[in-house]
Amino acid sequence: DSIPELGVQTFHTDELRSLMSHIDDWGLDTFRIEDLSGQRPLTAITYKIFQERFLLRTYAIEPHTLISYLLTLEDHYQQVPYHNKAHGADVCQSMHVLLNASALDGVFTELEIMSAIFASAVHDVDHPGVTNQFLINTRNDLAIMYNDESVLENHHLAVAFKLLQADERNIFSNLAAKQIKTLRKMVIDMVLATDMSKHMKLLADLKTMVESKKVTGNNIIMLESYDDRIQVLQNMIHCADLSNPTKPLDIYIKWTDRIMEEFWRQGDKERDLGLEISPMCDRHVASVEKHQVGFIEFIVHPLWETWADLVYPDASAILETLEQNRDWYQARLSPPSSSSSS
Ligand SMILES: COc1ccc(-c2ccn(C[C@@H](O)CN3CCOCC3)n2)cc1OC1CCCC1
Ligand SMILES: [Zn+2]
Repeated sequence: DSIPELGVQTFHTDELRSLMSHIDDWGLDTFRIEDLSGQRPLTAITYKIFQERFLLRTYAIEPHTLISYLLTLEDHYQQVPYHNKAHGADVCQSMHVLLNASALDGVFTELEIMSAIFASAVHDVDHPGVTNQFLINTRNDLAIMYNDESVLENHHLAVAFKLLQADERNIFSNLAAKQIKTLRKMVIDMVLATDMSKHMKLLADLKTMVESKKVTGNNIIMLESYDDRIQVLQNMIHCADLSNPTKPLDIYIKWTDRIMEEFWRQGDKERDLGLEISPMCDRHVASVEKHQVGFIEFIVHPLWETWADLVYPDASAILETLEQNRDWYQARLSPPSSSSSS
């Protein structure tokens, strides 16, 4: 049976094609793609990126095999408020745009690029909508399996690679053994780097790299060692994973609504289990704006400011949007009451 033009069955071919023509743009509306693609945003977006980058040709990937893998991968994303297939699709498309920075022109090999796109598409597969700490606290099988260390991140990787074992889904069947070995190591290194417990070290190393940045004549970054190359790719997927506050405000607000509902459902579980409710997870004590301002101030802005330095001036507009969005949430903070200021 033939594959539809856009990889997925849709009643809105013209509109979906038109949206997908903006695959290279920051701020693509993943939610609209979810609606127009028959609830297949991850398959539609990842298929488009593989086509746009000629990865099917370069690595002799059978279109049916790619579609089969992507549809199954997408079905293994759980229907949780935030860490669902729309988030996977969003991080994949965001990574695709970050890879196009002119400061990175010609820096990464085709294999590194495919590894980065694949890692982004799979990075949260089968996420149960609760944090690593919750899984540890409740002695979940996953925490037992992975000995409390990067529990979710290890699980996402194991699921992603297990799905490749079926011949009809093995998109890397025509790669040389050495290429598969290299791809697997890079994908593991990238997905493990999305663990927030690694954030401070990742950012510190990125700052060191920026301070000692070496560029070619036309301002292209020079990365000699594997460690330098993977460090940039790890920061890229981390930036893509924490990119919601850098997107157009209406899209950012939708992501905030989703992450809060996911956090609050975890809080509901903790309350029912008689556990202490995790920070930001109590729906009866909500300060959404305050938490977003803090998230941007302490995590997102320091990371994106450093990334923007590395690829200057390619991410300047993104940093600008982030600062505008921070100001918007700041302005909505309930003003300190006169009594508290006294
Ligand atoms: C739009 O708002 C948010 C958007 C994203 C995030 C957020 C936090 C951590 N991450 C990344 C993890 O999901 C890392 N994952 C774990 C599971 O394994 C894979 C890798 N993302 C938090 C957000 O807001 C929070 C609620 C108020 C302030 C903070
Ligand atoms: Zn994620």
